[in-house]
Amino acid sequence: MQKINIFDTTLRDGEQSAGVNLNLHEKLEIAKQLERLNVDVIEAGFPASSEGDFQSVKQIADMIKGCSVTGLARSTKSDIDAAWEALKGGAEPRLHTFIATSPIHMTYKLKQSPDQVIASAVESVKYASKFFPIIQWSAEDASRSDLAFLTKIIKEVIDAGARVINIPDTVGYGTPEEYGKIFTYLQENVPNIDKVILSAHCHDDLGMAVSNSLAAIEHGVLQIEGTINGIGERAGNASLEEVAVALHIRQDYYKAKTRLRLGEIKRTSDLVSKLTGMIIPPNKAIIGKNAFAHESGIHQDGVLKEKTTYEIISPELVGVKSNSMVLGKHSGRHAFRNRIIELGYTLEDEEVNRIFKLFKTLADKKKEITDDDLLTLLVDEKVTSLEDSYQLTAMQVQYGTNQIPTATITLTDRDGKQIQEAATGSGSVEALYNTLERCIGLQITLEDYRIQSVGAGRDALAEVYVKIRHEKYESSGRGTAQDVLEASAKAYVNAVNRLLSLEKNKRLLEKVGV
Ligand SMILES: CC(=O)SCCNC(=O)CCNC(=O)[C@H](O)C(C)(C)COP(=O)(O)OP(=O)(O)OC[C@H]1O[C@@H](n2cnc3c(N)ncnc32)[C@H](O)[C@@H]1OP(=O)(O)O
Ligand SMILES: CC(C)C(=O)C(=O)O
Repeated sequence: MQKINIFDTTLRDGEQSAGVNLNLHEKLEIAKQLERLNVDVIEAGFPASSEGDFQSVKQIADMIKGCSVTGLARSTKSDIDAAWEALKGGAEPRLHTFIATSPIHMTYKLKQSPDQVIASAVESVKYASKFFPIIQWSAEDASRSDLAFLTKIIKEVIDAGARVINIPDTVGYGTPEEYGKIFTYLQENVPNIDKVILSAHCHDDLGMAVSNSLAAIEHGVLQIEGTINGIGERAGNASLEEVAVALHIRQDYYKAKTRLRLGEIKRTSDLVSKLTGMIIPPNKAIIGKNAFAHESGIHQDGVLKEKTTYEIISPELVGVKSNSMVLGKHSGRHAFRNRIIELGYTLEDEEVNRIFKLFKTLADKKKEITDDDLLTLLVDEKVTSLEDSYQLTAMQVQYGTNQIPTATITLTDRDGKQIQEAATGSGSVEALYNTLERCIGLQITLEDYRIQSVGAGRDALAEVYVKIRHEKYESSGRGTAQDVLEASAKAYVNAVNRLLSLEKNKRLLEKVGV
């Protein structure tokens, strides 16, 4: 059975999804879970792109020991220097450097001749070899590049020291047959290709990212790049859970497997969805709510007689479990801690006590605490930043059919000062947001507002995602509560805190005086 390496770029290409903006705590949580999932490489970010990205790549590289951590760099010394500074403390520092090779990109974007692009690629790989034990080189927009040119540049970068060659389908243009053939061509024409591992990186613009990745494996590729839940730039990247489970279920056909602990897939997918705010469509393969639901009579009859009639993947394989022990207001610390461990979290005693209190408060209001509820409590508590500028202390909303909705809110700032305001709106949420805007003293536009329930039932938690803008600054936030208005207010405050926590937005902090 051929071993396929999994290169996870959820924290780099995944974070390039429009509207996604993860903070340091969230990135660390996702990186830990990717380590549990057993990916081979975590691409933690693009260190030269911002101080925030640099810090998160550095902390992830310093923390993760179970797999290799990498960061992206353009073909420039300054990008490579930043990547080395961020990655050098890691267990297996690895650089991912790239330059575009297609005529369109070289002419219009880079404004460089093909010879200049070769010279730049070779120089960057040689320069990086002074620091990094492993260098991955990517030919951006490879699937729209001239094959003779690709052959030439790849030979040169291998001679310069690259050990992994990645052939991205950057704009999701290739078809499985075409994309696969590129790898066969390179294996037949690049004289030193046997020195490197070939890698595939596919985008989903035409909905073929996973098929293209699997075709690449059929043509000798030993590394697949992608993201959890398929998030990423534009229509996203190849969904890693789909690739890994396809290889597992169709071992007879692909004769290849990954090291992934498939039972960690559901947990990883939930965490990424929660922290990025990218909701998983119910019909999404492998991890969608309906992926294991049989709706019609003939199917149900078949499944009752013999599961395999309509079920090719068992829910347990990917970590979808039905739990027999119900947690509620009569549960104690033992059952609570036990379920936390089952959910894959390790907490210090002090953290268990803190979250147990929140759990009891919720259990007083809600009959049964589901795994989704617990996960929400855990994630909220673990990623809450101590540096938050504002806390929501109290809120009240008055609404009636013949009355103008009015909200009164008390916020507490970092210095413990309380700010109280009231305002009206055409609806309750607008009244809340107008009041919060007054409290904070910044003109804020609400660009997106989404609400969903966590779990089922009338007493399910409400989860709200918002995207806000102040002048050129953008941010998103998440809030959960049993009441939709409280969840809405929390999401807004969370988005404001994130806006103010970015180093580049320091001027804003001065403006609001916190
Ligand atoms: C296919 C991909 O996903 S590639 C990764 C894409 N990810 C990102 O871009 C996210 C992070 N990016 C950023 O934060 C910013 O774009 C930065 C910090 C990297 C650069 O910002 P700026 O200096 O303002 O440049 P800007 O983004 O406007 O333009 C990119 C520049 O890099 C150049 N460039 C692009 N790719 C490469 C490369 N591989 N090697 C060298 N230069 C490159 C472009 O030609 C352009 O140069 P120019 O300014 O001389 O025209
Ligand atoms: C940097 C490369 C690998 C990339 O993200 C792409 O081409 O899509």
